[in-house]
Amino acid sequence: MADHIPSTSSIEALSVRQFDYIVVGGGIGGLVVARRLSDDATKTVLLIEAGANRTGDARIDTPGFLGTLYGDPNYDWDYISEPQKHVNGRQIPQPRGKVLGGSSAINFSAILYPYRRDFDSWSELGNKGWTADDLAPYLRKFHTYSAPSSETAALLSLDYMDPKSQGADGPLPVTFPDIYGPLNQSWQKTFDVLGWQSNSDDPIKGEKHGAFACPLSIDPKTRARAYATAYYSSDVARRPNLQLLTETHVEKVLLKKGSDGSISATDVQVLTKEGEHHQISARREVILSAGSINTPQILELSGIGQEEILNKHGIPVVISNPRVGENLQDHCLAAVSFEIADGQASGDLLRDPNLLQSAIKSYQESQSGPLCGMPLSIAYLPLVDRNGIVSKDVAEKLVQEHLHTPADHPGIKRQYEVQRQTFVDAKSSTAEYLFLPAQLRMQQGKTTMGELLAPALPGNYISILILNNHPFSRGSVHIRSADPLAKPVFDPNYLSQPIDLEVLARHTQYLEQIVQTAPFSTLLKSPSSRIPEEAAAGFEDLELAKKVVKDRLFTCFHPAGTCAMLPKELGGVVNDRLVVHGTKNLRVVDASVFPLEPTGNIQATVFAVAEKAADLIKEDNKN
Ligand SMILES: Cc1cc2nc3c(=O)[nH]c(=O)nc-3n(C[C@H](O)[C@H](O)[C@H](O)COP(=O)(O)OP(=O)(O)OC[C@H]3O[C@@H](n4cnc5c(N)ncnc54)[C@H](O)[C@@H]3O)c2cc1C
Repeated sequence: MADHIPSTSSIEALSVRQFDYIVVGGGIGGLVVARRLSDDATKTVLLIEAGANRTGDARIDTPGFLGTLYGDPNYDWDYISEPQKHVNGRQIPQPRGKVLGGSSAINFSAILYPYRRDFDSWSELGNKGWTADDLAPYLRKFHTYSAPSSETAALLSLDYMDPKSQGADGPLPVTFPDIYGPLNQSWQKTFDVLGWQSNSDDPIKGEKHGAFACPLSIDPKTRARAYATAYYSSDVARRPNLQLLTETHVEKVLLKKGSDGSISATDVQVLTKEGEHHQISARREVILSAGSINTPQILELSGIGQEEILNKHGIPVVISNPRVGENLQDHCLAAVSFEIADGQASGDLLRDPNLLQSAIKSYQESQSGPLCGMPLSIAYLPLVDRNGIVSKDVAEKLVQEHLHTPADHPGIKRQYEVQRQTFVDAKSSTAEYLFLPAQLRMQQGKTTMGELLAPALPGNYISILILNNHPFSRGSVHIRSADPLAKPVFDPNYLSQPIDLEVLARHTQYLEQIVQTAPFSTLLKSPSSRIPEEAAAGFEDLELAKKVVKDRLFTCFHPAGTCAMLPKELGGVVNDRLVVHGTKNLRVVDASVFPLEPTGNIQATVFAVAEKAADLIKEDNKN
């Protein structure tokens, strides 16, 4: 561990036991908020993280080592879904970072931006101050963009990246490392041939269509992973008004009823790594940033949630709210792998120990080579099928036939009204296509991350993942027991709305056009062996596409929405200032507050939401 980052894992080392703000969870939400609140030297801040401070750990810092982190309890909470009823009973893992930096310490580093429309939808649901224009400055505030080398810019045709539109002085470094090759180059060209000439907009403007490349959160100089700990630079860590307590599990928030009936958060109860319970007091606010799975767990353990669940586990109900832990949305994906032509490179090559050793040497000695990051390519497309774009009428008919709106839930009904408008709009995107340079293997039953990523077949493959950008299915996460260390019941309920399967299957059909079109097709083996094998027949048959979607359904690791920001009557858990309904000073700042899943990979949105949240908290605590 680098010694310039002060933190403590011993509660005895804290100089005091009372702080203005206590922030729970040192992931994206928590680190952003802790840093910004401690800008004010007159306010004291305590950040508590269950995992360790592993700043400087080569396994985290080396982008290409990410596969070694999953399932290791020193880095990963290692969650797995309940058997998925609509996905052949399969269980799909959901890794979450258990370390300072949270899931940003174990993620794929892709920086994508949602559509403007996605934020406007949040606002349409009754959240004042959350339009695209409101969020635009925060999408720039969190990062500093460094332009790539001229070779990489030319290879990826990055003319659309406009440095003036990008963040110029935020903590997180973002760039395009020199890791891309002919497959990335041909991706863009192939989508152009298919008629998806993308506009010249920078993706950060929120209106990008067709194919593009996304920058990565990688330090442009050291080529090390850049993640939320960038907010905890050594000068910030030395602030006398900010303390970081690691390897300390927050069990619950202690809530007090005032004489006027209002509920305030007064303390948090923690469990130290030595197994001791302690309480630490908050003078102003407690901010939960434990992520979409652990934040609702902490709320329930504190007595805020569905009465039946709390009663079942013997937890006294302080605030009854049936929507805590509900409204879970995730970007589930369909994935097909294709064997590449001889002479082309993919990550599968690194199964050869000699090549791996030489990649490690290049990374360590000259910060170059395949371990510098994952060369991803992206496309945002509206609804398509095997023939190309689907008309608005057909899209409307599909949603009418395959979306079941619960009659007794005004909040979900309102969400679906907003989502349906996005769904049929050809200027929105129902799916993100993500090119990933490696084979992926999904199992029947349980699939672990190790099984997913280990190249099982001898050839070299790439995969194309299709993320359902705006899922209609809703799942849940709830406590399994009153034991704070017990993993919650995580049930994303994938494909429970049949429309989600219809969407993914149609996009899977369209894959055939992509892989049969030059120049991309020329870089694949012909005929190209595919995973799964039955995909070799192509996807003319919609039923086969549906089968492949179910057999290979996976997650892109973006659970959100479990403490949704919505008016109470629409099923909200927090209001539009991110304060938990029914409390005076308990807030949530992490991906769980998203009322609707936005387009694309979500870390940029989490950073932006947390930056805005910090301003809201400061504004509400001016005195
Ligand atoms: C494998 C993987 C790949 C991904 N790839 C990408 C990508 O390429 N691009 C992208 O945009 N997004 C990606 N994501 C998603 C992105 O990283 C997350 O959406 C984001 O980190 C969520 O931020 P958060 O603040 O909500 O939660 P987190 O970052 O998960 O932070 C929560 C923190 O709270 C801590 N915590 C939890 N419970 C407690 C407790 N009881 N007491 C104390 N501390 C607690 C956790 O240890 C953690 O540090 C990926 C995620 C994963 C897991």
